[in-house]
Amino acid sequence: MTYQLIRSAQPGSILERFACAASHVWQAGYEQPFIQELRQGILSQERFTWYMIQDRLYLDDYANVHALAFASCTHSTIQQDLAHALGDIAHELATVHDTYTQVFGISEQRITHAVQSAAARAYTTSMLETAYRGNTLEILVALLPCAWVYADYGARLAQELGDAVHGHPYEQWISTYAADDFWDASQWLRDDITLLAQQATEVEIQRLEQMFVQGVDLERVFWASAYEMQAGWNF
Ligand SMILES: Cc1ncc(CO)c(N)n1
Repeated sequence: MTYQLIRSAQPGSILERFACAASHVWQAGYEQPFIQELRQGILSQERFTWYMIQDRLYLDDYANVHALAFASCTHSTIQQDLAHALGDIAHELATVHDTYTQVFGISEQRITHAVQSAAARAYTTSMLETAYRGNTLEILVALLPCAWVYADYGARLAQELGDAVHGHPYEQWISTYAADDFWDASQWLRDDITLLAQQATEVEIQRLEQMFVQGVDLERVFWASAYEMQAGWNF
């Protein structure tokens, strides 16, 4: 089945090609228990808290990938975009995370002592590997699933919930990612990828496509491990 994106790419664009290739994992990610229970408002607070802590750790790595992309880049407008994006990540941390640390009472100490789960580490290690070894286009494509999957799932959840989003236990989370602001904040990423991809060969594009599909699936795995509350380590 083909997943119909709410936050879609321009027909015929390189981005549409990536999304098409990822269609099955995109759908599987949306259908998984974490997202479906979140939609229904029945996801346990314990699971959500576990996720939030992992996400805090994740966003630190995510910010570092932007910094490394900046360092890889000789294009001054792309550098400006990356510097700006770092500011947006700080904003995301402040709005979503501070609310939930207050609402769900997650202590700063618990976050400081948290260990990144094996699944989360698999995701960030893969992004960081690209960030250390790849060129700017590859690093930007490594970042693309993060921005796009959240914007699309958020918009889909908001669309399916309609008015029921008001007063929903996870309203703030859903509204943050459903917002046009969140989608617009990553427009630079889609534009810069489109620009740089004009110089890429077909073989390079195919590798990027594969990397994108893997990234979308790693987003799914990240939520799945949070649902199971599986650290995946024995220490
Ligand atoms: C794991 C993950 N991916 C993407 C986002 C969106 O920024 C996030 N907060 N967490």
